[in-house]
Amino acid sequence: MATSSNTKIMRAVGKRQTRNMNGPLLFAITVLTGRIYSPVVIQERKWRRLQYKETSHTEQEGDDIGKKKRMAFLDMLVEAAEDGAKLTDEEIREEVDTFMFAGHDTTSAAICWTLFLLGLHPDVQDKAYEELEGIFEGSDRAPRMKDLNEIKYLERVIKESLRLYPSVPSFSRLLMEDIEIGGYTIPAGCSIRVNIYMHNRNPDQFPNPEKFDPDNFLPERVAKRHPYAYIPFSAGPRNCIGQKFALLEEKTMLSYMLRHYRLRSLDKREDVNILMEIVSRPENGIRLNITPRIKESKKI
Ligand code: HEM
Repeated sequence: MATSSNTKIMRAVGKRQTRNMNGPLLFAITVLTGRIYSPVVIQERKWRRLQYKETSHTEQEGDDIGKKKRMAFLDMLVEAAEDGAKLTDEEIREEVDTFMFAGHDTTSAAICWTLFLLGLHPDVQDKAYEELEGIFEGSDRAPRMKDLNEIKYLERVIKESLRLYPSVPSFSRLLMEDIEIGGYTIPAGCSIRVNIYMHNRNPDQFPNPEKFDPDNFLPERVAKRHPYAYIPFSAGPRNCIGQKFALLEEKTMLSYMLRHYRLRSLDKREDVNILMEIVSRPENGIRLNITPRIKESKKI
């Protein structure tokens, strides 16, 4: 029932032309149906760009479509299509979907696993909290880019969490030609699976590989390792293009959590079964005890 009405809405939206588009209506459809349809989002964006062009720039100063601000990814695609890149709405949608699928679950899984490990290691959590206190000096303000660049210890925590719990536990490559690895010839047509989960646990590269040790990512230790010893974002020409963004997202989210809450994990690592799906996830979720830090200081 819901699916057929959703399909109808999507078809209806797809037929409309940009010039006649009622942006607020489309936005309302998105809100009322509780889902963000890419065609709706694309048409709504096109409508807003048109409105922007038809309105004087002084009125619209500061609008997020304005060129003065950084352009959103969707704006770039729409603009490329307007500039003759011959991108259809369908192709724009595919690009947006790729980013949403590749960029959403991966980062949320990484945040989930990092919270779990922080909740198991109060010493690491305290150290990360102290670093944040040093940067934010007790203020409640949102992090700026400068702050995020200064967050070094939490960055090591995030990297070590991705080593032990890579969001993407493995990926595959189809061989287009024969290759030789370690004296074995692997013929073209074979599919090779790279097991990131095991790869990141190589004891030659990480002595005591099961230990959660953020100092594994101290610059001097990183310098001693093979550049491909740690590959949560894959490596080579088809590696993750969102890795820097993912790190910033994680720092933003985790720094907020740590500044405001104290975390305690209720399950041990050995009790949490990892489902090695496209994105790794805990079979039965993660149980965290979360205590507001403000309450704690008020108590004292
Ligand atoms: C912790 C977060 C993330 C992890 C662990 C991760 C991991 C990966 C891995 C392992 C690959 C290679 C997959 C393969 O070759 O089959 C990949 C590819 C990709 N990732 Fe990420 N990713 C993360 C976040 C993001 C974000 C935030 C974005 C976008 C905003 C993104 C966009 C992409 C794209 C577009 C590709 C395909 C690149 C290509 O094929 O050339 N990822 N990612």
